[in-house]
Amino acid sequence: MTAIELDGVTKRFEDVTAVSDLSLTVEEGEVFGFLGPNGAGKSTTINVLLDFVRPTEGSVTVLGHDAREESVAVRERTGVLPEGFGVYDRLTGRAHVEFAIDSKEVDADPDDVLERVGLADAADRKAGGYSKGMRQRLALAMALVGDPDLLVLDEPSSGLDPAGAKEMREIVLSEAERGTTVFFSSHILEQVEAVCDRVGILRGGELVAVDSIEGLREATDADATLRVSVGDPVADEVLAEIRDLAGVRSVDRDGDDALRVACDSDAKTAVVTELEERGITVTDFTTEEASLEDLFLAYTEDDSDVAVDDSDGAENDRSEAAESERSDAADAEEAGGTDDPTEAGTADEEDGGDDADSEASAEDTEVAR
Ligand SMILES: Nc1ncnc2c1ncn2[C@@H]1O[C@H](COP(=O)(O)OP(=O)(O)OP(=O)(O)O)[C@@H](O)[C@H]1O
Repeated sequence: MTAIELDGVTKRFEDVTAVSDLSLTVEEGEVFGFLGPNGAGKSTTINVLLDFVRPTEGSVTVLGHDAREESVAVRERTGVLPEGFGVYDRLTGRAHVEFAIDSKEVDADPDDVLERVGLADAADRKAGGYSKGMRQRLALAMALVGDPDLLVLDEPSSGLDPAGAKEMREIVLSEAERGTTVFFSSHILEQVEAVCDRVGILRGGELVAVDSIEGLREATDADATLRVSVGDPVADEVLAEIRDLAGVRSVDRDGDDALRVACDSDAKTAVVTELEERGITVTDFTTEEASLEDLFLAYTEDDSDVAVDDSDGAENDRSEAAESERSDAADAEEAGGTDDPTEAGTADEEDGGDDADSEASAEDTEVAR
């Protein structure tokens, strides 16, 4: 069965298209990484899945439920680690998890959950004294309460040092081994590479690629970065000739005795032959696999920091609109919005209406969380 199905989803905020005609399927049990530069539309997509934001067009099914009509059922089976989660400094780790247990109205042992994220020994300490990594793991523990079938993690490793990021990765992997579907957004590329079965890359609100890391490598033909060791200095004009060969994308010196040539696989021989014909002794050459970073850039370069603007001068309008929504959200929070960032109940639309008010209310809750 599919865990997530987005079909033709578009989300416009006034004159900004945050997500455009997005169709995507994530299978049950998959660990799916959602990649994209800032402003690509990752959080908006996550918010659409959880019905915090209503799509302008398209349909969304999560765990077999319509995300909009059956959002309560979706949330009951989904654990969420929101971006920028903040702990309650004066509450212990255990109290946080107990809070999540009460909110979700499930029967769970807080110590078991804390054990799963490696916080059993810190259960009685106040979360205000936790490190950043511990706070993130505590947020994850709250998301894990009730053994959700789907985990949605928005930038789970943001701000963590390598050791913290590794811990997070290991927890995600062990949850995936239990059969949980994991959907997480990140721009920490290594994080995605280490844990994901497949990744989707968003750019300007559009999905530009969905594949395994291996598949992406093959599709971009980015696996042929050739490092050529040379016995003689290479003159600028020879470099220019190499650069002009068919299938060669770039040539750079790597110190005095080597070149790095980004090229299609079948151009490698031509590069070496050309160098030898120019009297350069090739002492060695190796092909380096493209890093995920190279792949990411191959799909997203030339991207700007904002989503697609639908009108001239829209960026200012967008900023103002976002600002205004954010202050609305702050008002909503003051007026008694949910305190539990993992508890999605207040975004629920009792009447299921799609009028402007209910849409604004759902979005306010999204920003407020
Ligand atoms: N409530 C809102 N009102 C107006 N514009 C919004 C709102 N939410 C998002 N946007 C715009 O939609 C676009 C996509 O934003 P989104 O937060 O989904 O991107 P992202 O990929 O999650 O970025 P980041 O990695 O920086 O979190 C951006 O241009 C953003 O400014």
